[in-house]
Amino acid sequence: MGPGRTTLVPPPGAASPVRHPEAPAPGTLLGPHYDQCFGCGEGQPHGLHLQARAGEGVSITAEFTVQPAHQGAPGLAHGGVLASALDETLGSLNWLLRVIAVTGRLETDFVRPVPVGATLHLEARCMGIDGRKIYASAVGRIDRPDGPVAVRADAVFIEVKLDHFTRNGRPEEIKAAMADPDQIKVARAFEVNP
Ligand SMILES: CCCCC/C=C\C/C=C\C/C=C\C/C=C\CCCC(=O)SCCNC(=O)CCNC(=O)[C@H](O)C(C)(C)COP(=O)(O)OP(=O)(O)OC[C@H]1O[C@@H](n2cnc3c(N)ncnc32)[C@H](O)[C@@H]1OP(=O)(O)O
Repeated sequence: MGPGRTTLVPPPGAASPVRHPEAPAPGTLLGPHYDQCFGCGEGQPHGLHLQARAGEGVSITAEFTVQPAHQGAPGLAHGGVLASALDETLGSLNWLLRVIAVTGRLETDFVRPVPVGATLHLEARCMGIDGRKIYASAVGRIDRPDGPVAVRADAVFIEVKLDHFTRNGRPEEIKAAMADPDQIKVARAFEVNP
């Protein structure tokens, strides 16, 4: 049993998630965490351009409209793209916890096919925290916040420091990111202020 087989349910004794006192107010559009991000980057022509908003407590809502570039079968979204949209929405919980965490494990249920042109209304919630492990779940509904459920996911994110990116990313993109004042602002927001 490696870490990949870890349960996706918070263990007994996991802490309840706490919204950071400086988290963006409910309803705030979060904006991209990285301009070139496949999930949310505005400068990423191949991306999902997913827009996430802070919800109540430690929750996020997000929308993503399936484009022709996202097809798996004729007129239908690719499952990996839908998993990406769930991953991005879950990852956006970072903003409310003010913790940097990367996806360790993501399990997706595909419940209904999602046509091109449909807007997926996503909602993610943090379910518990155990040390560096952040447990979270998400759901995506078709065309309306109360529309039919198309996808669900359960995930474990693992807390990392900022140097996870600077140590592992390709140097040219890291250099460009560190020269971008907007990116520095995002990184600052996540610096640990004890
Ligand atoms: C200058 C540029 C700055 C740019 C960024 C700035 C700020 C960004 C901040 C926020 C962003 C906001 C929103 C983000 C939105 C969406 C992002 C989408 C998210 C992604 O798309 S992100 C990409 C995919 N993701 C990866 O690329 C991870 C690759 N991977 C690794 O980098 C390592 O694998 C790592 C770090 C995960 C762990 O490595 P490690 O050595 O640090 O930790 P270790 O192994 O000690 O585990 C510690 C405890 O976690 C448990 N654990 C470990 N791995 C597990 C697993 N897979 N499943 C379940 N549990 C697991 C262990 O069981 C142990 O648990 P226990 O403590 O109980 O024993």
